[in-house]
Amino acid sequence: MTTLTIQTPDDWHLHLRDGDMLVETVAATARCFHRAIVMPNLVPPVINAEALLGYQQRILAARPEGSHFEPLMTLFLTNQTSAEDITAAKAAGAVAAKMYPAGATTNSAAAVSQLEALYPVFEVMQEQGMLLLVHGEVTDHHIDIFDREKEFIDQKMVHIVKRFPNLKVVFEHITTSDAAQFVLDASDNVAATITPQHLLLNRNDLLVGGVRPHNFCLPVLKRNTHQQALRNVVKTGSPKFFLGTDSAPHAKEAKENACGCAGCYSAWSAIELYAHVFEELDALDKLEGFASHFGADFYGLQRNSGTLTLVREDWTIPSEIILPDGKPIVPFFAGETVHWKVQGSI
Ligand SMILES: NC(=O)N[C@@H](CC(=O)O)C(=O)O
Ligand SMILES: [Zn+2]
Ligand SMILES: [Zn+2]
Repeated sequence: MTTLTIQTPDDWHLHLRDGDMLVETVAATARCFHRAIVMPNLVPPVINAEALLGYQQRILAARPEGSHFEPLMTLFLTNQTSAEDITAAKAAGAVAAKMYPAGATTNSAAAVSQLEALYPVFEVMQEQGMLLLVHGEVTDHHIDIFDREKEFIDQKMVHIVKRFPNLKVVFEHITTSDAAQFVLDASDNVAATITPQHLLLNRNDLLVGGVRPHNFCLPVLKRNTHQQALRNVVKTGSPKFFLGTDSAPHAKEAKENACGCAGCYSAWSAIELYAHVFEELDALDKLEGFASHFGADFYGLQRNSGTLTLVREDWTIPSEIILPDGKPIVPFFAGETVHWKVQGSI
């Protein structure tokens, strides 16, 4: 096979950041995705309708000439989020609210410390048909970082989905066989996104032969059996699992640092990396469902009308990208050869 045409895909988990950075990140994603679920973990986070509308405007203003890219906005849940905040965010066009356990990841200090206290908010979300997006890791100090997702399932996720059977829940960026199994066993209202890095890599790629900060993201890469489980589940073509890059840029100096930031900037090669994985799995026929159908279906949105064509052509991901402020950023999989390339634009 030398070309592959799929219905235009969407990215169901994306960090665009803010300010000058938007010129870089919006263009990188708009190159191959029509829509993206935009994560709200800015500084300060997007905690109300007003902030959400302002952020949406800045994203739209950063679109390249002629781009029809559509940002799908989300609200950042805090201990103070009220039913009124949900109603107002929904009216402002928010499709989902994002739950980060406080301290779990980048810019999550202001997030939720007592998850159960948010149950009245989940109730309203369930009534209003707003999705709950979850960064599923506990943050207790005594829990090993490699066990944090599994602990979150046992301590929190099972109770949320039981208590709110009609709430649509996306278990974001799953990294373990436990999470994959949990989602498979759950109702049709529970789905998951999977990143390119968790399909391509395992923790050896982070730690063997030296620490590789550009492979560091949260939830952290797990052992190869978990990577294998994620690969197996996308290969089945189950509609419960769909594309969410979690592309999350940090400046090179913030990654290559004594206390390096978590996040892989994969937007530069996002759909190509997934094609690479699906080809390795001998499952290229499953890419379109994963990238272009299942997410839209789960969110209750129309599938896109256009198409995207990939050609089988080797190219090397650049070692650095220079941001508008002159700072370099290292894209995920820098220097690696990928076998598929987007042809033209969407
Ligand atoms: N995935 C990451 O490692 N980082 C994300 C936050 C997140 O998705 O948890 C970021 O915003 O940098
Ligand atoms: Zn996260
Ligand atoms: Zn993320």
